[in-house]
Amino acid sequence: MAALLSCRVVRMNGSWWLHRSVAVAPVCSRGVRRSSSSPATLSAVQDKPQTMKDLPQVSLLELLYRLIFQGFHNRMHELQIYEKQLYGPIYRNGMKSVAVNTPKLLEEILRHEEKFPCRGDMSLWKEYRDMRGFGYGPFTEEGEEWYNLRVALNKRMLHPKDSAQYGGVINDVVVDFTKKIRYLRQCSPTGESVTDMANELYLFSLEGIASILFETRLGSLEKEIPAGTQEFINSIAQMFSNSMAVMVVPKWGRNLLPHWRRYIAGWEGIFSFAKELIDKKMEAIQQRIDNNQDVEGEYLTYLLSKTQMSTKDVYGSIAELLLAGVDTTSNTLTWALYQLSKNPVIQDRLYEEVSTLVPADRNPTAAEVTGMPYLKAVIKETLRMYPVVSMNARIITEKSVMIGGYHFPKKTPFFFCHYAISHDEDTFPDSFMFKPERWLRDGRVRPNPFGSIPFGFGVRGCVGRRIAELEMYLLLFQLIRQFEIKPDPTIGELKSINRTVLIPDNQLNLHFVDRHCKNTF
Ligand code: HEM
Repeated sequence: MAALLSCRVVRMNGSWWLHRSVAVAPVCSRGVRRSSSSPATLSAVQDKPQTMKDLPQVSLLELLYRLIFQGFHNRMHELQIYEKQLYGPIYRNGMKSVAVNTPKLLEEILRHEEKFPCRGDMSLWKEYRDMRGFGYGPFTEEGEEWYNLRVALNKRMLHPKDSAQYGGVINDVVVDFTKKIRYLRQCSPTGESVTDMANELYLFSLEGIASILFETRLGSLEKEIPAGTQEFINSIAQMFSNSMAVMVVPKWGRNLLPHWRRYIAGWEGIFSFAKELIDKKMEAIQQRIDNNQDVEGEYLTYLLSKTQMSTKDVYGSIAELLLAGVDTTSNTLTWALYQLSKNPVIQDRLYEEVSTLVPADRNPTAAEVTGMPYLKAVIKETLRMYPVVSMNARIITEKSVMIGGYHFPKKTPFFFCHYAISHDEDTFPDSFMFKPERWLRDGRVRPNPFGSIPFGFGVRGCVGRRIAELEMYLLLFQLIRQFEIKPDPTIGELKSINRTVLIPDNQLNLHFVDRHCKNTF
């Protein structure tokens, strides 16, 4: 209870906020409107049992006001902190869900995790698959079908030992990326600067995940990106950018506005790209079988030849893996480079580690990078400050639960405010400061593990986690070994905005000063 009443001033994004958990009017730079419903009081919290009705509640109108008039529509992650100040650690959020924003409450809910965890309604994604007869992937599937799918998809991907086998493939992509960075900086007026790093890292992530999933290179890091690859990139953007409108417009209005048509065209582009590559792989496998040759290969070959998955399910799953594996990894790398460029002392310490633990004349192995404590701490801290997936959800379907002293019936949707949780000042003092040291196992007290779970939790957690980590470690290793990375003085502070994942509100340009490492390929 003492924790619920804690109160102090914290600095956030340049403004001072009064950080209190219960029943307070916050002081902040945005002119807060008080909620019409009153937050939980101390006596109410003590009078048990309490139900959902006793929780502070945001009305739909208040939510819309905040999104539209207070400008939170693309800063939903900041809204989590704003509402935490208004309503405390647990409240009804105007979207029929119960929002929680402390590590302790998050842990309480996740301890009730079921055999087939449910994140919520994915009917909008399902609709396209149903229209075209494609199977559901890991995001869209539910229940026992989802479980069986994950059993197949997890193999060769989820375990660190499995992902280590992709070290060579990812290193090849990393080498091409560093070559491209060298080329781009040479073309720049100063001979050192590279503009729009987020775009370059997007192409890196796409090439990396595609080379694992399809066992082939797409050419995204070439000077001229192949037309099909560019169309695929555009299709992802089109699908995401029309999603919000499609969600709010009722079905009868779909033909009146252009969004539904564009949304479906986006999915068409994504699936036809994946389908073409999968079909090619199936032909190659068939040829080998016809010639009595062994069928060997990595991920896609394994799914097609060693599992019971039907072709339509492979289409569904590969398309979703591809989608999930690009924006997440690329944006995390963008934030990591941004923070390293602004924090030379941290960058020096990282350089010290990467330049001493692996001989300069060769690439690191997967085992070597995953054994580097500071490199791992840099990524962990990046994901804490910028959890690319800043919100998540669970519905406990089978039983009623007690959370934070409140009783909830089964099927209650819980909304996880991961951004607010990983900026919880009790768990992460100076939470808006980049401090990789927090994560070192050097005798200091480690933060509550539920304070930052950027890859989610349990059996429904991120299937690509190990691959993503490996990609990020290998790329950061190589960039920091070869270059001192400095900020572009013309670019100011970058803030995060929410476009399904957390992205920078402005272009990131960086200077890459050559360290003249022996191994520049
Ligand atoms: C920095 C990189 C990444 C982050 C931070 C991230 C984060 C997440 C999170 C938070 C979830 C939800 C987990 C939950 O509900 O408990 C998730 C699910 C998922 N991720 Fe990732 N992810 C990343 C990279 C990737 C990559 C590279 C792939 C593909 C290889 C991938 C594939 C998936 C899939 C398929 C799911 C759905 C799993 C399911 O519902 O069973 N992710 N990810």
